[in-house]
Amino acid sequence: MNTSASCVAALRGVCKRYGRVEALRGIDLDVRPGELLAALGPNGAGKSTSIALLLGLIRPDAGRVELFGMDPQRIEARRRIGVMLQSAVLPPTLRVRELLRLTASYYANPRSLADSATLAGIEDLLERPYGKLSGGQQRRVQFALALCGRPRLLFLDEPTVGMDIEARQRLWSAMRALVDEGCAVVLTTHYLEEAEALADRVSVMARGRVIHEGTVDDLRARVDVRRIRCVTALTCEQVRAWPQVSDAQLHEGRLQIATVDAEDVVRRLLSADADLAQLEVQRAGLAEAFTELTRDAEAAHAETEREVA
Ligand SMILES: Nc1ncnc2c1ncn2[C@@H]1O[C@H](COP(=O)(O)OP(=O)(O)OP(=O)(O)O)[C@@H](O)[C@H]1O
Repeated sequence: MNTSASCVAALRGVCKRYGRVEALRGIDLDVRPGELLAALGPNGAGKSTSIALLLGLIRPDAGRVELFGMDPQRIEARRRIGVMLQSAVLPPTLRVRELLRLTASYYANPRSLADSATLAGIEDLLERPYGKLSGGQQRRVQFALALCGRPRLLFLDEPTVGMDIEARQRLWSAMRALVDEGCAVVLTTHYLEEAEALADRVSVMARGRVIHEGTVDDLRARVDVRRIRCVTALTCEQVRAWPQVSDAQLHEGRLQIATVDAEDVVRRLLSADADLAQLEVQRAGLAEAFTELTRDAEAAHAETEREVA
């Protein structure tokens, strides 16, 4: 039964346990046609479990999982997806060209080999045995394999880990090109600048729950944090101890401070260091918003644990 006609994939009230670990505690997630949805969250939040459910690799303990309105184990649903997981094991002796040909042969209307290679930036790797490639090159080949079947929905689980800056930028533009063609993408990443640059929507998970869902701007607006940068003789530890400061880090010789009360912190900085220089105040990026949200979720969780105990 198709209860989510406007979604290409959906989780509805899904719970999943691994023994005593409650990996998902009633998750709802929609993936809409042609959108790039970034699933974000700290380690162990439940992102990979959600993807494994949508791929039909594991079954939920409760709730419903749909892929194109069907059970994700149905072959008609699986033929419409492309997948790049964190742990891909491929035959090391096959050449990249052979791997691409073989994978494309599973699909009714695959891309040409040349198109797939160009999109993934692997034109110069086609004759190389897969096992002899570097980690970053293997990731690019895995991306080519994921997109070669012209999927309507692409799952990319931390796709740019181990890639150099140029390869990462190239993969970003390939993702944009696929979304422009109407392909929906579910992206999990710990690189928040990646989500900031690419995502139409983000779903932030923590401890098996969705704690925020919306556009990148919605997420930024949820937290009233601003970022202050300056060159100062004050140390991170000193500034971090101030009550209005939620974080302070030294980055390339400049102190970076996150705070909800920028004016007050600036006044305090100027009075504490007469030689303070290169002062800048900016609104929060996704990284600060994410840190605040997940910190709140952790605090709420710790509170619940205390009440139960
Ligand atoms: N096969 C498994 N057996 C036991 N526990 C598991 C298994 N897979 C995941 N878990 C646990 O379920 C929870 C959610 O894990 P999951 O891999 O979905 O998180 P994640 O958000 O993808 O994390 P990461 O960012 O580290 O990849 C974690 O507590 C994890 O230890």
